[in-house]
This record gives sequence, C-alpha cells and structure tokens, in this order.
Amino acid sequence: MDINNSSPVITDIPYSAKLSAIVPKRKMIKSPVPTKFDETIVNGWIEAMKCSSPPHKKKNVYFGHDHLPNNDADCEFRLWQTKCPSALTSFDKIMMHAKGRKIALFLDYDGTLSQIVDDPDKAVMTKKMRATVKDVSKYFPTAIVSGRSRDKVFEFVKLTELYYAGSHGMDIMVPEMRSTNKQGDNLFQPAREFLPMMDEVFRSLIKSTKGIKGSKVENNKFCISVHYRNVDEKDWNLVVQCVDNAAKAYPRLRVTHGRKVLEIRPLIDWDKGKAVEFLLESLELNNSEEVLPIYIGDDRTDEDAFKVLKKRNCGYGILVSSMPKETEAVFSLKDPSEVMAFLQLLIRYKKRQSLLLNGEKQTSA
Ligand SMILES: O=P(O)(O)OC[C@H]1O[C@H](O[C@H]2O[C@H](CO)[C@@H](O)[C@H](O)[C@H]2O)[C@H](O)[C@@H](O)[C@@H]1O
Repeated sequence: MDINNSSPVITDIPYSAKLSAIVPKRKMIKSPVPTKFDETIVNGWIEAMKCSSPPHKKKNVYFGHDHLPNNDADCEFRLWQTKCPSALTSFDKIMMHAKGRKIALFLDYDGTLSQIVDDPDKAVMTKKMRATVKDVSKYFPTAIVSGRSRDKVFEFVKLTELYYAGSHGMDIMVPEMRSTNKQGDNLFQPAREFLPMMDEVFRSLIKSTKGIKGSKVENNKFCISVHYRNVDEKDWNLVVQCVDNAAKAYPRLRVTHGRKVLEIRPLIDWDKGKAVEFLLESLELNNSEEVLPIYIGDDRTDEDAFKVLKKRNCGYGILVSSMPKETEAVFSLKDPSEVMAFLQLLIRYKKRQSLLLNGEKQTSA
C-alpha cells in the first residue's frame, strides 16, 4: 500500500450498496435509489436489530449477543469452539508460530478491553486491564483500533505508549511515520474532507432523535453512532427512520450496524482491516516472516481486520465472544477478563524468553 498516494474515497456507489451492510439479503430492496422513507428498508433493519437482542438469539448467531442463555447454548458454544478454539488453551500453538518472529498487537476497545455497558460514556477499563495493556506494550508494539473517536478512546485507555486508530481506522496517529504523508503531520485521516459533513449529520441526528427515549447520538468524528441499547423495542423503527433519513440526505455516507448501534460513516474504501495494513506498513512491521500480527476484537467491524490477516496468511484474529458467531477469526476468547488473561500469558512468555536468553549469554560468556 502506498501510504502517500492511496485514495480510498469511493465516489460512485449506489445507495442500495450502502444498505447491504446491514439489511439481511432476503430483505434487500430492488430499487437502487429509494426516494422516500421505505418500509421494506426499515423492516429489514429492524429485523437485524431484533436478531441482535436476547429474546431473538436463536434466529441469527452473527449479530452481537451478550449472554449465554442456558445449557443448550453452552453445548452450542463448546461445539463452536472446536472450530474457533480458545486462544488461552491454544496459547502454546500460537507461540510456536511466533517463534523467531516479533508479535504486533492490535486491540479493539469496547467489548474487548472494557465490558459492554448501557452507557457508552461509562465504558471504562479496569485499572488492572490498563496495567496489563501497559505492560504488554513494553514487549510488543501495541495499537488500539476502535470505532470511537481517537480522542475519546485515548481518554479511556490513557496510555501514551500505544498507537491509536479511531473512527474505525479512519483517524490514525503514528508517532514515527516512515514517510511524511500529504498532510505533513503524523496523522492519517483518509476521510478528512468529510469532517464538515459529519458535524452536520451529528447535529441533525441529535435534533431528529430528541424525542426517542433512551436513544443516544455519539460523535466519533468520522463516524456518527446512534445507540438504541436503551430504547424500547417498539421505538426502534423511529431510530431507523432517523438514521435512514440522514443517510438519504447524504448519499456519500453509509450505514453500518454494531452492537445495538447504527453508525453513519463516509462511503470510502477504508475499514479496520485497511487500518491494520497501514499500521503494519508505517511501523515497518509488514514482513510476514519477521512479524506475527495478532488482532483481538468483538465486533462486526473487527471482522475486516480478521479477514486481512487471513488473506495475508499471516497472524491471527481472535474473536471476543461468549456466543457462537460466524467469524473470520481463528481463535476466540470469551470476554475482556479472558483477553486480560491472554495478554498476561504473552507477558509471561516474553519474560521467560528474556530470562532464557540472558542465561544462555551468561553461559557462553
Ligand atoms: O470498535 P470499538 O472500540 O469496539 O467501538 C465500537 C463502538 O463501541 C461503543 O459502543 C458499544 O459499547 C458501548 C459501551 O459498552 C455500548 O453501550 C454500546 O451499546 C455498544 O455499541 C461506542 O459507544 C461506539 O461509539 C463504538 O463505535
């Protein structure tokens, strides 16, 4: 990838392509450019939203589920783990592949380093998790790749020694960029031209969702997130209607679906996967014989990063989930506490290696 010349802006994608990201295929509308509020679209969205909530668990295992309901689900989960094994029990196997290579770590934030909570502003990470991430970054280059704005995720993580990619990878800060980029600073923002538009959309969504009890609009700089976690299910159609209206008013934006959140973002060919490739290249970590990237995340947006690692046939995606899900990840971890346990294993492994190396040096001296 050419850091200086890559232009991920897509100018010519029909509106229907934007919807494909969130509407189940059988509900996709035929008309490429709907001109007014379309019931079919809304129904499709609502179906996808319902599938991601506990009473509808059985319908679709792809969208984010929060709890394991019963013993059947336990069995289902164990069966799924035969395809996507625990990164804890597979730790030695992972380390065998890491032998002689430097590990580069990519960590999602919400649902990975912090528990999913009702109020997005309260998704703090524990002190123990922060200390663990700080420790692990002493041994391995570590980046946070989040859907939140870069500033906001930094406020939560508070570790200056990490690399940060906010807004689903559309806002990257790399302290020592290999070559100076067009913008002449250490920021890479492939959707910078969209900023005024994103502010407009934020303001308009704040206004239009004002009457929807429990809704929350979050400005993530290059992505506007409309949360419906605390909205009564009977009002979800109102949320969809607001998001749909905003998307129609701004054809250069697209809608995606996360964990109880609809997000509007620039229609550009850029995602967390591209961000990982960009970081690997700009940090000179893209030689797959020398570097083993590990990406840990819980969300649909993290799948783009898992896909990239799979395609490069180098590195591992680790999905954080306590439910079976369709995924491009190779391994899994149940929840943030298992993520912390995995990071601690990495630290212990590295410390042991250093001790062994020192021992060898002393013997040969
Ligand atoms: O890429 P991530 O770091 O995982 O960010 C994805 C979104 O995470 C946040 O929302 C999610 O977590 C909230 C707090 O636990 C929860 O209340 C919400 O329902 C989840 O969707 C964040 O608020 C969004 O802006 C991020 O895009």
